Amino acid sequence: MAFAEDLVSQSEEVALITAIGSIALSPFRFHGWLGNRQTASFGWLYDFETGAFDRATPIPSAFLPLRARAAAFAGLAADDLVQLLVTRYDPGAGIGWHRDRPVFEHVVGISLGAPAAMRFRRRTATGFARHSLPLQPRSAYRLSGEARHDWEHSIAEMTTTRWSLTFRSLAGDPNVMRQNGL
Ligand SMILES: O=C(O)CCC(=O)C(=O)O
Ligand SMILES: [Fe+2]
Repeated sequence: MAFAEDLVSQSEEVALITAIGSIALSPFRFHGWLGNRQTASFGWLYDFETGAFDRATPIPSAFLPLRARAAAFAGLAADDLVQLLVTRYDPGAGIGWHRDRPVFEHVVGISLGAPAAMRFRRRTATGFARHSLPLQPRSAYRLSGEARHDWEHSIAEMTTTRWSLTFRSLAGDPNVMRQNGL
């Protein structure tokens, strides 16, 4: 787990939120359950409803300079970050406990608009070990190692609107992963 405060300047933050405003976001769906958060996937789409994994609309150019910086922060090539998930959490929206899908490897998230707490938990013999890490607007985090693969994370229901841009790399050859139904 690594953090970069102020990966985004205040004027870029405004521009990015404006760019997100021009994207058609839809309520996140999971097996018929409608989440409160609104999302759009670019580059690749993992459909939580069907388990299908496929190419999606290319990442809009408005987000490419940020992708280059996110990749540099994570020690990756910009082209490695082939997926972008755009999320808006309105008041009352959060994200429940999960680990990101194994089709993805590196995860770099950028927070916009409002601070949030990213909570982590991992099962122990007696219950759960827990941590909570603050995510400041304009900061970036990278999930790697144990935080990425062993710990679950979640974000509590927001009281003010927050946006996040999550860039991900693929864990392997997409054709092979699709055949294996990952
Ligand atoms: O909003 C965030 O920064 C986290 C989102 C997240 O955990 C996910 O989409 O997998
Ligand atoms: Fe996640």
